[in-house]
Amino acid sequence: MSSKTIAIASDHGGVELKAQLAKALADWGWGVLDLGTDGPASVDYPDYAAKVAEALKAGKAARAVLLCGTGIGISIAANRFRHLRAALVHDAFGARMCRQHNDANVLVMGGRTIGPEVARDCLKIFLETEFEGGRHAGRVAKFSE
Ligand SMILES: O=C[C@H](O)[C@H](O)[C@H](O)COP(=O)(O)O
Repeated sequence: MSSKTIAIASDHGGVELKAQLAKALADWGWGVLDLGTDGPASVDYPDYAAKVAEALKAGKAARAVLLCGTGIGISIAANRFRHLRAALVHDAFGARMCRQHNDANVLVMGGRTIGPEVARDCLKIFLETEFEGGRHAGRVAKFSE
């Protein structure tokens, strides 16, 4: 597994935030696997959730970031893949809890609903917070039953 690489992808609704977060990841020393989209042209967010699912399955990245306009559609799409635990996050508390309690491996945010500074904070917390295990481990295991 590329433990120092983070995959990132978005539709057109998240493409500006994607560029900002990709830069933050690089500034923090992470490898960045940018799976698109690359511009403002309208695309379909399920295709980008699928790209991230494939990259994580292949071990090309440790975790991932997905963005669309609200984060809603792409998180629904991502959670269709059994190996993804995608958490739609709006604030630092959610970013921390999705790691500590849910062992989320995909951080999802909305390019039209969150500012870049808050999104950067969420991303940093997501990357630096460990899963607590314990009582949460059995619950997370039930996702796969
Ligand atoms: O949940 C879906 C996302 O927010 C999409 O980014 C959004 O639906 C795209 O909308 P539009 O095609 O109007 O830009």
